[in-house]
Amino acid sequence: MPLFAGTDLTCLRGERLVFQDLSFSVEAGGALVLLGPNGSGKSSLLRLMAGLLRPFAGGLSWDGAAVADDPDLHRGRVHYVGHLDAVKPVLSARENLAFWAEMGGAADPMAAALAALERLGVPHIADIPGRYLSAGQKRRLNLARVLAAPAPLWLLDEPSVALDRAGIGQLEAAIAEHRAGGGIVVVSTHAEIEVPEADTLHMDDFAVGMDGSPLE
Ligand SMILES: Nc1ncnc2c1ncn2[C@@H]1O[C@H](COP(=O)(O)OP(=O)(O)OP(=O)(O)O)[C@@H](O)[C@H]1O
Repeated sequence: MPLFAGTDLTCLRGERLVFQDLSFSVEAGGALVLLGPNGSGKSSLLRLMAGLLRPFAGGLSWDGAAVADDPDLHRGRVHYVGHLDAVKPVLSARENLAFWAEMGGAADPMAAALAALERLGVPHIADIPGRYLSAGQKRRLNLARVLAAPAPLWLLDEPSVALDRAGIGQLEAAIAEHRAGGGIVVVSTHAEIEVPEADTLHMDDFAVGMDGSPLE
């Protein structure tokens, strides 16, 4: 049985039917890569998987149990890193991360924060206030959240944006390690990140136009 699955998902945003009849399944240690042009619904699907949006139709399951039966339990197993994650400008990078680590149940949030920054190659930004961080440093800080507290399901929305080659390599290594421990990763990308032996979902296959007809 797959650990994480979606069945016949339909996503409606505002008046727009974004995708329909979308199904996926991922085993423990597996990965799913979402591919598709701008506006094809990658972010919408990730938000749906995170429990931040409800499917208009269809449902998600974790270990055979419907996610909708206990949304709080599901949110506790998810690390979602979106496009617009906030970094608090007056807190240092380490304090920003410790806040998230504490929310995620880390035993020693400040130590977990520093360890996560080290894993993503930026221990030197630990004491720098958020407002002075570069775009790539902010991105690494947001991604470090997934390492600062354990959660089995990582949902990463275009994580390589603003990352340099070294940052992408560190992220790839973190994803591989997470999967080796039985974790699952779903990642939207324009193919900048290498995720070995991942299943691929082409959002175009499920997209529908404004009038309900399939997109050309
Ligand atoms: N809050 C919203 N209300 C209404 N429509 C929305 C909302 N957010 C997104 N949409 C629409 O849903 C569709 C899918 O958007 P989404 O952000 O999921 O695509 P994406 O594949 O992640 O795009 P990109 O590659 O540009 O990030 C788009 O047509 C978008 O305009």
